[in-house]
Amino acid sequence: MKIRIVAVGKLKEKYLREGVAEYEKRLAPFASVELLETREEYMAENPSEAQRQQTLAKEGERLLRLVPERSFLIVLDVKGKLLSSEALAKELASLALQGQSDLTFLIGGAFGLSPAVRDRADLRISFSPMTFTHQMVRLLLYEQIYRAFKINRGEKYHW
Ligand SMILES: C[S@@+](CC[C@H](N)C(=O)[O-])C[C@H]1O[C@@H](n2cnc3c(N)ncnc32)[C@H](O)[C@@H]1O
Repeated sequence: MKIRIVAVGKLKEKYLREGVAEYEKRLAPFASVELLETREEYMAENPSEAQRQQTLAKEGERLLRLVPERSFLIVLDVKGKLLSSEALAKELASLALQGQSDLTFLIGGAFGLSPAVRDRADLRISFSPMTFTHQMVRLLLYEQIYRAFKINRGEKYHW
């Protein structure tokens, strides 16, 4: 299965870059994971609601351009469906069984997700009702994808 992660901006912290690099390496035998980064939109310091929505819409358009039409899109959303790691693993296995060979995960930017991104989503998932930085979510996502493969293969790792 081809897996793509679409996200805003480059990882700024070294510890996050190292974490992601480690999980990319671990995932390599199971799946090809492509990371596509868009540039971060500038947001005024105290934006009006209209400015915020406009910036989010622009960011959303840029992100969605990187998602092929045929790709099953899973959007990371604080207000999405709360899934256990086992449930995510099951979802990935079920998509593979259905012949869905292209999967995209999308992480919003610092200010969240545009309505267009939420509308395009085939599934919106939440890691927790708590909000994390979009940069941290990237590392969590790599780890959860890796965990899902280990669960589906019945291999040791998932305690
Ligand atoms: C700083 S958060 C945006 C917060 C914004 N107030 C919102 O509610 O969308 C940046 C991005 O990280 C991801 N994110 C943050 N916390 C998350 C969580 N608990 N579960 C899933 N995704 C999360 C989402 O993609 C979100 O758009």
